[in-house]
Amino acid sequence: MTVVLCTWGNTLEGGTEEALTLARQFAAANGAALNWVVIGPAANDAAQIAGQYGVASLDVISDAKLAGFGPDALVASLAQYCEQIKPTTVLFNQSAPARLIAPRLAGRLNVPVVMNTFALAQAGNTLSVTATAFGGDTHVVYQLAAPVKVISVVTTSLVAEAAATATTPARRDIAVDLSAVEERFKVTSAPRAEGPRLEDAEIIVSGGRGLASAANYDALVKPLAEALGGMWGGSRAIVDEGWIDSSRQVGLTGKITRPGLYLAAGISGASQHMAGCSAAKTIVAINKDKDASIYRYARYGIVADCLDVLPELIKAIKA
Ligand SMILES: Cc1cc2nc3c(=O)[nH]c(=O)nc-3n(C[C@H](O)[C@H](O)[C@H](O)COP(=O)(O)OP(=O)(O)OC[C@H]3O[C@@H](n4cnc5c(N)ncnc54)[C@H](O)[C@@H]3O)c2cc1C
Repeated sequence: MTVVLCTWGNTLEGGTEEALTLARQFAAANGAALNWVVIGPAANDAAQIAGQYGVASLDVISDAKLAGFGPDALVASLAQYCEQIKPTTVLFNQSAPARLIAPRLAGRLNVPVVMNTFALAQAGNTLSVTATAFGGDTHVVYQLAAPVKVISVVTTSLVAEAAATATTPARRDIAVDLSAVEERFKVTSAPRAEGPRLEDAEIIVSGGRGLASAANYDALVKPLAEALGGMWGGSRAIVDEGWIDSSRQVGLTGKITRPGLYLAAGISGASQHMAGCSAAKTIVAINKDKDASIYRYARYGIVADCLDVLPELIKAIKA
């Protein structure tokens, strides 16, 4: 049995260490080796932490066709890697691109795939995979008997934990042939991605429909985020209203964040929103409805009108 975590990019995505932790614990419980296949410059960052997380082999794929991390080249590389190494469990840290690549890799390998996974247990030949379903409203356990499975892991509820004993991973360069691969779809307008990423922010001030207007959002959420040295984000409801760009959306179909502080103003706390922020160390909620779902997650809550509270917070922080 071989367990492999698949990663690519210029740097490591948030949640990588949590995914490595789950991969190592699963591999160790089954007496299996943990391989980490990394495509692109992120291999340098991976080399820094692979030993701490008990990786046995750091497998690096480089090819000029992988420079833009196009999905066709990524899927082809990973499929060729799987043909060479023959892993039994192929894991992904469920970033937005992984949502695209994991199912396509499973299709290419003709094996089952489970997305939104947060726990794995092997019993005999059966792998039990626990995943969220219906946008995080419930859990489902899949029992897979196939010899090879692709599993995409949501890391928000996982905690990174280095191995008790560090390893010295072997580094292998894996050759792939991408000469026949042409990206079938070219991105002609990429979403704006200048500056720091919401996924990496230590402080996020987020607004929801409770702010009542884009003007209130601009006047209250953005200045508070700036005063705190953080970033501003929001719920899908206000992205749909056109108040903010979709690159700022937090949640299941937006950004998965894990800040130290997440301040949610006028946000109800729907499970699809919380999927993107429940890993925050501290959630502070401002909602005028004392029964709002957000209070199930918040460490501190202010049951009040956010249009009254936010100006006071801005004043206090500036002072
Ligand atoms: C498949 C799917 C995927 C989804 N993905 C996402 C996602 O990625 N991210 C996301 O956010 N949502 C997502 N949603 C939508 C999600 O279900 C909610 O509809 C959305 O999060 C609600 O946004 P909201 O909390 O801003 O608005 P509302 O649900 O309208 O809540 C507004 C809140 O503000 C409070 N409020 C009103 N006025 C004030 C005031 N003056 N002061 C203080 N509080 C006030 C209200 O009490 C209420 O709790 C998804 C839904 C589906 C079905």
